[in-house]
Amino acid sequence: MKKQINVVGAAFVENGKILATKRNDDRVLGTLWEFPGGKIEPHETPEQALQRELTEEFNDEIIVGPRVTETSSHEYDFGVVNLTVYYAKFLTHHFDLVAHSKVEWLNQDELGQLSWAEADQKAVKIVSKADLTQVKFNESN
Ligand SMILES: Nc1nc2c([nH]c(=O)n2[C@H]2C[C@H](O)[C@@H](COP(=O)(O)OP(=O)(O)OP(=O)(O)O)O2)c(=O)[nH]1
Repeated sequence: MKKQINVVGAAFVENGKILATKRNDDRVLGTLWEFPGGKIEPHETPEQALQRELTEEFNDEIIVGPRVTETSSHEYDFGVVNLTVYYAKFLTHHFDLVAHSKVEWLNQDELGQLSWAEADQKAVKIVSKADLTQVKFNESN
């Protein structure tokens, strides 16, 4: 069986826009757009993994909200990526880019114009059509 890679990504919401991030060219799937995040370590919940990754990648504190959709899997030559995307919100705005070459805040109808990683397509579609005013975050977390 191919290697299973469990990954979590964040669809950040701010002022009605969504954050899209472009992976550094030298990384796996380099040049494609993604939801920032990364691999879930065995001891972590998806929420903990997202918080850790966003500290590592942007040096930012975040709140994790509801899940966008079911986990979606895509088979690459290096393994099967099982991606789960959560809505999220920034508590800080450092954006120290470590793993990404670009970040863009986009309107929902602009998301589909980017070249997203294959595993992201389903979540991108759902986020594009979602009523973002109904996405709730538990501020006390
Ligand atoms: N972070 C993130 N990764 C994604 C998305 N879609 C997708 O297919 N992936 C893939 C790319 C990677 O193979 C894996 C995530 O691992 P990662 O972000 O830690 O990337 P990496 O393999 O370059 O990291 P590393 O080995 O250097 O720690 O999932 C997405 O939306 N966000």
